[in-house]
Amino acid sequence: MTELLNGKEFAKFHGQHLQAEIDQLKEKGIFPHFCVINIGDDPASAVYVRTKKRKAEKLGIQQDIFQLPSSTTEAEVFALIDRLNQDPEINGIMVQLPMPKHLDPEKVLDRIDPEKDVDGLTSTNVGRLWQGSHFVEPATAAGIIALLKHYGVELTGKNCVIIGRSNIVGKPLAALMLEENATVSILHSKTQNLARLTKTADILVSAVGQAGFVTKDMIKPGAVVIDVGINRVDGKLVGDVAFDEVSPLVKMITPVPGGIGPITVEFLMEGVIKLTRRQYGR
Ligand SMILES: Nc1nc2c(c(=O)[nH]1)N[C@@H](CN(C=O)c1ccc(C(=O)N[C@@H](CCC(=O)O)C(=O)O)cc1)CN2
Repeated sequence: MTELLNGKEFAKFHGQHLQAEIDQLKEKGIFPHFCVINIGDDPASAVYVRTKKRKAEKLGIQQDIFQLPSSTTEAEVFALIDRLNQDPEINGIMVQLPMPKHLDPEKVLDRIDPEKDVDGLTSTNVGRLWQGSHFVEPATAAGIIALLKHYGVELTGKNCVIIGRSNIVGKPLAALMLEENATVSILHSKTQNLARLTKTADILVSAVGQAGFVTKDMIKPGAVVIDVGINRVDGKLVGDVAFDEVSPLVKMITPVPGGIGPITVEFLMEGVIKLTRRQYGR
């Protein structure tokens, strides 16, 4: 029987721990406060920023959203980030991705003070991640590891195959899976004969952004499948995995919606708490 890895439920469960941590901080007079910078008018980003706002409000985390026009220059974003970096009231900063094409995401993200980098995407924090000395991790990757542990999926010695080499999901997830003693492969658009490799996966993660990309002929029976894709097809949200044909073959699988998306928001909030605690030495 296939088990559904329910991200919504897990986020709710994890949220209780987060709430307890926030309450403890508040008792000590510490009120976590973070900022989201959203540049441009990407419709999906607008949804995600609203989701974060709702989640932060529910947990009692203070949040400011800076909505900037698509014409925003690099100098203007830098000026805003510099101001937030210097503001002692602000514990965390994140810039919503994707950003308009004329901006270089690596340069913009790197302007954030690593101590306030909720996404863990500054070059300093990426270096720390690969060295094993990290204190904040990209939320989707951290959430996937926590979800697997929550459902009792052992990573030590397992073959983990990740499709997608993005800085935000594929690469950090590979680092965290390695830390859990898994054997990790990252596949991408230039990988030859993808199915030959995906069929070796005990744990298969797809972060491609293409509906129906992972089909039943790419699966090792009994695998655990994590679908990070969020694609809109005829007004419906679907993942990368052809769910109906893949799910009967596997041991566990995440749904879309209600899988990795809600966990990402949850772990962004955890990032804010981790940074706040660190800043106050708690
Ligand atoms: N700076 C960042 N930018 C982006 C990140 C990130 O972690 N940091 N991740 C994604 C967007 N994202 C959060 O920012 C996010 C993605 C998905 C969801 C979510 O709840 N999805 C729901 C469906 C919601 C819908 O589209 O209707 C689900 O999967 O069930 C929330 C946040 C890219 N950018």
